[in-house]
Amino acid sequence: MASRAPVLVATSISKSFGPVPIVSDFSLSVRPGEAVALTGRNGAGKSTILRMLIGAVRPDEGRVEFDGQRLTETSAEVRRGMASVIDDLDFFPDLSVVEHLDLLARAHGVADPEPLVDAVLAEVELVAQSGQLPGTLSSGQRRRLALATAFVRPRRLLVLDEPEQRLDVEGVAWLAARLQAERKEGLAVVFASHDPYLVREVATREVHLGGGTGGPSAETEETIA
Ligand SMILES: Nc1ncnc2c1ncn2[C@@H]1O[C@H](COP(=O)(O)OP(=O)(O)OP(=O)(O)O)[C@@H](O)[C@H]1O
Repeated sequence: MASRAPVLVATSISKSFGPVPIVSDFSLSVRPGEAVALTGRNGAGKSTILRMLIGAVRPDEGRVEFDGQRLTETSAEVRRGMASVIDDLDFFPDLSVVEHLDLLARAHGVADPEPLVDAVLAEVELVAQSGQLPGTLSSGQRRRLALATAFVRPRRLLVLDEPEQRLDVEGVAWLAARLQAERKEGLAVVFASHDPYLVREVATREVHLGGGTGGPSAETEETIA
């Protein structure tokens, strides 16, 4: 497993907002079957790093490669194998829960989405809400729908920002098991989290960002498994 080529490689990426350096010279390489947890205080730069990893924010310096190809804002094709849940998603107000998942699966080339969508709906416990519009879901149910969007599409890399947010205790336990399973199936996972349980259960490596409150991050890295 460890000999497999990295899926994602970030080399010396840096980002400042105005004069304030947020991420300085950050590097990360993630292989299939690895799960990397980014931890650290509020404002340490976790989300900024994740946004650079998925190509949503351009680093001031450095580069990000997915499957050996450089990510740019226009590299839709390169990003095809990466599923991310970073911000609260903007759902289509007129599409039901099941229609969202069906649409996403089809858009990503799943030929017969129904069995997959049904299975994911059951997993995230939204079967009873499958006909509801997103605006009528509880906040935790909306979070479950956002996570479900990552699981109905083909993927080799999962990038998640605080995926535990607003989930109940059972939901976090499900998420930990699901991410563990994804990793064991050979996906690469990168996630930011404030939940020590999720980090302990899922991560094979923890990268702790030492900054916060706007200061630059000096990271430390620990191999967990
Ligand atoms: N677009 C922006 N413009 C200006 N400052 C920004 C911008 N985006 C992020 N920042 C600043 O960068 C720093 C890092 O933010 P980021 O969201 O990456 O932190 P985080 O580690 O994910 O924090 P949290 O744990 O609170 O989610 C913060 O000080 C934030 O205010």
